[in-house]
Amino acid sequence: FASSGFTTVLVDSNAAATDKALAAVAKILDDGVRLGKVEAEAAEAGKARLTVEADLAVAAEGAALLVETVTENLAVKKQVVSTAAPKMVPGALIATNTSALSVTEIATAVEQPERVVGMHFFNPVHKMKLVELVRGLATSDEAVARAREYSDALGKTSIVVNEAPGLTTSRMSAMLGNEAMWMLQEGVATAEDIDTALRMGFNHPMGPLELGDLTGWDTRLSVLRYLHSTLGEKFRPCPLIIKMVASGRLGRKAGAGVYRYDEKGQRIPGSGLKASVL
Ligand SMILES: NC(=O)c1ccc[n+]([C@@H]2O[C@H](COP(=O)([O-])OP(=O)(O)OC[C@H]3O[C@@H](n4cnc5c(N)ncnc54)[C@H](O)[C@@H]3O)[C@@H](O)[C@H]2O)c1
Repeated sequence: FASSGFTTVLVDSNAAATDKALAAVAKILDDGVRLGKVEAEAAEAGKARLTVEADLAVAAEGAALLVETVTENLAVKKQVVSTAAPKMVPGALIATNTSALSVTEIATAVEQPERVVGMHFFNPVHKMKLVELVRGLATSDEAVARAREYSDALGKTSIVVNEAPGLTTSRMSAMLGNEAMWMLQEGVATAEDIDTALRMGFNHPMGPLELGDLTGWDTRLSVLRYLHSTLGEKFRPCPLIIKMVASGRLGRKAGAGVYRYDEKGQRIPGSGLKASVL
């Protein structure tokens, strides 16, 4: 937001988090200058538009937009939007970056639920072009249109999703990752070849198994369990994922997932799980 011309205030209950965020944003802009992608002057102007405020009620005073991106917990999110909403300009837009919680439920915490909309960004945010705009039961057409204008101003491409488990992206990604694990479990192909199939055949930047190692199979499993409980049988988690999580093979962060990684975090060639050892 700051590098797109908006006066932006970061709020976090943990001061270390905002310090880290400011440093991360500065590094992204400085790297942009070094790579010739950002003008030095624009980078400095972007940094100058970004400030920190510890008190949410103070930061929200007179604001036109809130992008709530606190911990994925309904009670915490409701508390944050209900604190900010009364301080903002009349008719201000309240957006939530939630990946899986209900926009409809979050909206119940404010007086005008029609101005609450989901704006689901993707990591790393400065590179990823997509924003899923999520329409809750009460969300007005105007709120969706305004969220789209903000997305456009950030140079993003937005899509509109009616609130549904996993939206479009997490639902599709969960299905792909689960199916890849079924294929691995059945011995259809090696882990390396399943990943190569998706990278070379579909131009995916990463295969579903290496992506699962990056995301963490514990996270993957909890998403699948949620989708299974809400959308039904087609999302039943593959037993191999359950086995891997139970044995601590969570992915890169654990040094081993479908693949094994050395102390530097580099994948060990040929280390993909073999059907013969499943
Ligand atoms: N991590 C991702 O890749 C990703 C991608 C898209 C969307 N999201 C969504 O973004 C949100 C945040 O995700 P995350 O991974 O950064 O979570 P996180 O739990 O790692 O970080 C959330 C931050 O919120 C702060 N916080 C908690 N309670 C607060 C409060 N009451 N007031 C102010 N700050 C508070 C915490 O100090 C922390 O810095 C979630 O809703 C998540 O679903 C995350």
